[in-house]
Amino acid sequence: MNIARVIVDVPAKQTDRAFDYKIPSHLEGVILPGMRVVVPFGPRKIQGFVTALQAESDFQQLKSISEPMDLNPVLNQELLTLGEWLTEKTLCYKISAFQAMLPAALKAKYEKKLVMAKNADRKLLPERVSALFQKTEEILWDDAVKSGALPLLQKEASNGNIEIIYQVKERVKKKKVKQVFAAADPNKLADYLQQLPGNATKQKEVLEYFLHEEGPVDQKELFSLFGITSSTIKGLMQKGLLGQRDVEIYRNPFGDREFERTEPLFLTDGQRKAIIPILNSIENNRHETFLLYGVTGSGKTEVYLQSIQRVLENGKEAIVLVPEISLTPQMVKRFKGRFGNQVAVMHSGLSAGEKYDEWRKIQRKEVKVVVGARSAIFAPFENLGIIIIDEEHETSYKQEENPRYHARDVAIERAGNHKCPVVLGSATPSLESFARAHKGVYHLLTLENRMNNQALPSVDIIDMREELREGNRSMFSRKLLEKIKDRLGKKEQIVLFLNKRGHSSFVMCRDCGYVINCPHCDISLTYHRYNQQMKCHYCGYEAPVPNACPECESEHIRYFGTGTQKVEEELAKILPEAKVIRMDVDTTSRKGAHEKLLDQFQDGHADILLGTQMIAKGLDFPNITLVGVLSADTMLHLPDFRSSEKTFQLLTQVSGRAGRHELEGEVIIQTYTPEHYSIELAGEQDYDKFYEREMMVRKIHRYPPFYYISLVTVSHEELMKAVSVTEKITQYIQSKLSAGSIVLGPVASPIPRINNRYRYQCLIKYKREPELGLALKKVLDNYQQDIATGGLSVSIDLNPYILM
Ligand SMILES: Nc1ncnc2c1ncn2[C@@H]1O[C@H](COP(=O)(O)OP(=O)(O)OP(=O)(O)O)[C@@H](O)[C@H]1O
Ligand SMILES: [Zn+2]
Ligand SMILES: [Zn+2]
Repeated sequence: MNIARVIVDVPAKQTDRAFDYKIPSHLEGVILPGMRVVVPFGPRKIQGFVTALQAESDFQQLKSISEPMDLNPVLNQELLTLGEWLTEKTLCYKISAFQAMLPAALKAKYEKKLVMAKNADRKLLPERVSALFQKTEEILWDDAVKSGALPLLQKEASNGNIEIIYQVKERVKKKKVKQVFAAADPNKLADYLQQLPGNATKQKEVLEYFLHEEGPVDQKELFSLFGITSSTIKGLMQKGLLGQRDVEIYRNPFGDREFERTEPLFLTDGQRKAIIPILNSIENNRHETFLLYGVTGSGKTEVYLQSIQRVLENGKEAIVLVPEISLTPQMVKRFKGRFGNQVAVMHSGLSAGEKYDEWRKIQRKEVKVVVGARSAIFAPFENLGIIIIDEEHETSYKQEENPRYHARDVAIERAGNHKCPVVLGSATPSLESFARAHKGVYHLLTLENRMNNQALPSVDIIDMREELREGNRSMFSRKLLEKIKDRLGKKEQIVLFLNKRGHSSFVMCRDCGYVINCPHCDISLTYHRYNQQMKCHYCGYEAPVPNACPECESEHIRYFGTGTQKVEEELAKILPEAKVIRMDVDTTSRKGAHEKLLDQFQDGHADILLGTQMIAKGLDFPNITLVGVLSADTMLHLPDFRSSEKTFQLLTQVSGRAGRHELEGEVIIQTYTPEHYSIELAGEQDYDKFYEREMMVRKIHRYPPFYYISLVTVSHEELMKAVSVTEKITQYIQSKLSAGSIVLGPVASPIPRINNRYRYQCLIKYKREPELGLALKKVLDNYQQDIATGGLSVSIDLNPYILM
C-alpha cells in the first residue's frame, strides 16, 4: 500500500479528483487516510488530503509525497466519506468539502511544531524522542522531519504523549502557564532536605511537597499554596532539584468559571412521553429522525439533556446545534451545568485559536458533547449517539457559501452512519420538517403545554395605522405605553423587540422622496448613527450623509427607520425613570458584553431589555411579564417565499419570552398590516393553523415543501454577458427536465447589481429530477473557462434560503 490518493488544494474543475502519489519508503506506514500532506503539483508544493491508500496505480512515474502535515489523521473515515457526499449534494469541489469540516486553524497558513502533551510521561519515552525534547519544549516540524524520528514520534502521538501544534499565522498564540516540577530523584531531594538549615521553613515545605507529589504543579498554585514567591524556589532550581517550564494549555473562553451543577429534573408526563421513543432509539442503535414540536417554555431543553445523559452513559457522544444567535451564555450554562467539562463549545464568537482548542478536545476524546453553531455538525466524534438541532427552523443552519449545505441534512446523513437518532426541536418547526413529520418520514413528538401548565401569554395586536389616525405619532402605541408603565410600577420586567432584519434605516429626501442608493449596487444605503455614515451592506461602500439632496438640493434630507438607539432615546424622553438595557450589534460587539448585559437584566438592574433578533430566543427569565414587538411586519415584504413563515416564527419566539414561570405573561404586537395571516395567527399563537394556511399558499405557488427548488445565479460586469449566459443556462436546463418541472428565468435578481456586477438568475422548481444535479454540474463545467479567467460567476444552490 504505498500509493496514496490525494485531493489537492486547487479548487478547480480539472483538479477535482484524486491524484496518485507514491509514498516514499521512509514514510510508509506513516501516511494514513485523512491526513493532510504536502505534495509537488506542477512546479509548486501544495497541501492535499489523503483519501485512501492502495497498492497499485494506473499511472506510471508517480511523484512522491513530500511530507505529511499531521501525525494523526484530521479526518476520520466517516468524515472522508461525508466529504464525498457533501460534494455530490452541494456540487462543491472535494477540497472545499474537506476544508469546511475543519477548524480555520487547520485551513489557514500555519507553522507546525511538535510539543509534549500535557500529561505525557517523559520517563517512558523512547530515548531518541526524549533526546529531541531535552533542551526544548517544542520542535519545529522541519527539524523533526530532518531528525528521521518521524515514525517514533507518530507512535508517541498515538500514545498521547506528543502533540502536533499548528500555529496560525494570524497572531494566534498558544496559551501557556509555568509549571514547577521535581528535577532530581526523591533520594536527592530527601538528602538536601536534611541539609537545609532549620530556619529555611518555606524551602523545606516545598521540598516535602515534591517528595510526595509526583507530577508537575502550576507555579501560581504552588506559590499560593505555601505563600511563597519565585525567590523561594530559585535556589532549589539552581541546585537542580526543581525545574520550571512553560506548558501549553487550552484557551478556555469561559475562564475558570465553575458552572453550577444541575441535576436531572423530574420529567413531566408530557416530557416523559416525548423522551421514551428517543431513549428507545438510543438503546437500540436505531437511526431515526424525531421532530420535537413543543410550545415555547415546554421544557424541550430538559428532554435534550436527559437524552444526552443516556448517550453518555452508553459511552457515546453527542452533538447539539443551536443557532448562532441563541448560543448565549445562558444556553451554554445549561449544558455545562449538567455535563461539566465534558462539553466543548463552538461558535463564531471564539477566536481561531479558541475554536481550534475546542476542536482538539473533541479530536483527543477529552469531551463527549459539543454545543455549537452550524459547523459543529462536523465535530470529529467517532462514536456518535445522538444529534440534536434546537430551533430547527432557523435559517442560519444553511450555509450561504460553498459548500452550500444545510446542517439538518448533514445531521441526518451522519446519524445514519452512526445508527443513532436525530432530534429536531422547535416551537415553530419549518414547514418542510412539519410536513415530513406528517408524512411519517420524521417521528413527531409533541409537548403541548408549558411547564406547570402556565398558559401561553395573551397577545394583543395593535394597528399602528389606527394610532396614527388618532394622532399618536410616537413609535409606542397607547396600549403598549400603558402596559409598560404598569409593569414599571409592579417592578416586573419588560422585553421590547425591534425587528431589524429586512428593514434598514435609509436616507431619504422629504421633499422629493429621493432615496440614497449605493453607487455600486442597486440597493439603498443603510444609515449608521454612531458614525453618521451611510453604508452598503453588500459591498461595504461608505459615505457621509450629504447636507443636501443630490436630486433637488433640498436640505430636508433625513434618515428613516427606527434603530434601537432611537427607541432608547424616545424611552428616555417619555419614561425617564425606566432603566433600559439595549442589546444590539453595537452594544454586544465587545467580548463578554452579551453575557454581562443579560446578567444585569437578570439581576434586576434594569426594567426594560430592548433589542433586536438576538433577544428573541432562548431567554428564560422568570420576571418578564410583558413583551412588546415594536414593528412586526418589517420582514414581510422581502422577496422571499419564506417571509410569512419567518415572521410567524419570530413573533412566536419573542412572545414566548413572557410568562415562562409563575407570573403570567402578556404580549403586544404593533403592526401596519394586522390583517396579514402570519401576524394574525402569531397573535393566536396557533402554529397548526398557520401551518395549514401557509401550506396552501406554498401549494398554489409551487414552493417547498411541495416542490424542491434550485437557484442558479449568474453575475458579470457586463449586463449583456450576464443575461445571455443565464438565457443559455435556462434553455439547457429546460431541455433536461421532465414535463412537470418549471424553470423561471432568466430574470434579474431581486438585487440586480452588487459591487458593479450585474446579476441574473433562473429558478428551477421540481418534484423529482434525479438528473438535475448532473445537468447543473455540466453547466458549471461548461463555463469553467469563463469562470476561471473571464470574470464570470455562476453559483448554484440546490436548496436556496436567500433568493436575492
Ligand atoms: N421537568 C421539569 N420540572 C421542572 N421544571 C422544568 C422541567 N423541565 C423544564 N423545566 C423548566 O421550565 C423552563 C422552560 O423550559 P425550557 O427552557 O427547556 O423550554 P423550551 O421548550 O426549551 O423553551 P423555548 O423553546 O421557549 O426556549 C425552564 O426554566 C426549565 O428549567
Ligand atoms: Zn430631494
Ligand atoms: Zn454596494
